[in-house]
Amino acid sequence: MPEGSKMKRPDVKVVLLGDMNVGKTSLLHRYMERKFKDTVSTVGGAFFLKQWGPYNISIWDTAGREQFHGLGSMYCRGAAAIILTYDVTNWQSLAELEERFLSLTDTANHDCIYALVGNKADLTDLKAHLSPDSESTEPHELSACPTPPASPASLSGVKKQVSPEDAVALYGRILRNKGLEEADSLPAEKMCFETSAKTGYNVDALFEALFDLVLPSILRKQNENQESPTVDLEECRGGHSKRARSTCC
Ligand SMILES: Nc1nc2c(ncn2[C@@H]2O[C@H](COP(=O)(O)OP(=O)(O)OP(=O)(O)O)[C@@H](O)[C@H]2O)c(=O)[nH]1
Ligand SMILES: [Mg+2]
Repeated sequence: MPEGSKMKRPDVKVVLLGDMNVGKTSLLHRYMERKFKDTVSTVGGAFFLKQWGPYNISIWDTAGREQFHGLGSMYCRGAAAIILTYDVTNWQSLAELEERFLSLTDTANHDCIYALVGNKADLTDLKAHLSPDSESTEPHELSACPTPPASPASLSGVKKQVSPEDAVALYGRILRNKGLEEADSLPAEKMCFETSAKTGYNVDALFEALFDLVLPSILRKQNENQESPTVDLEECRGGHSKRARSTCC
């Protein structure tokens, strides 16, 4: 838990969802602590608080294990953004998002933003494998190498099972599931990411893009909170004229 988190009140909530082992906890560690470290499978859920300019953003890590499935919709309640995470080397982890996790997001805000994140890209893509953020990648690996290095897939022996096009197609189905028009929603190219918690590839870009996109949600919530002690009596009676201030109705 970050320092000071007990005192600060979150302005907005972002939730990570996805199957076990896809790297949700590792993505959060990478972003919050700037490292890739050993994880244990998450039990229940945990949250981190991120200061973003003047705002406090709570980022919730959830358990992907089936036994905790029932908790998912509780964690999604009131979320302004949900990061649906899969593993690019595991097709089933993408399928699970649609089959098991999407229904949990019905408790999120009506204007919730959805991002689709394919993690472990370092195992299949050279640019993610050699991300400049990587702690494991020494600078000389690139410069001293006379021929281009072998692709990560051939190094790791792991095949990419999910293409960016598969993710874009799922993003379209998510919008339809939510009754949203593609034309009125954030475009798939902006909301589908491939990341590596291991090397740091695209991790900051993911979280920071989302934080920018949830700002309107924060401002709306703040407006609602300011307006909540007032009741428009004229409106209650169907009138249109001046606002009346009242604490009871
Ligand atoms: N190569 C590689 N391994 C990763 C990456 N992210 C996570 N892992 C590994 O994948 C395993 C699972 O990572 P976690 O972050 O614990 O996965 P999780 O989604 O939080 O899993 P649950 O808590 O069980 O839902 C660990 O062994 C990580 O080291 C990544 O970007 N690249
Ligand atoms: Mg976890």
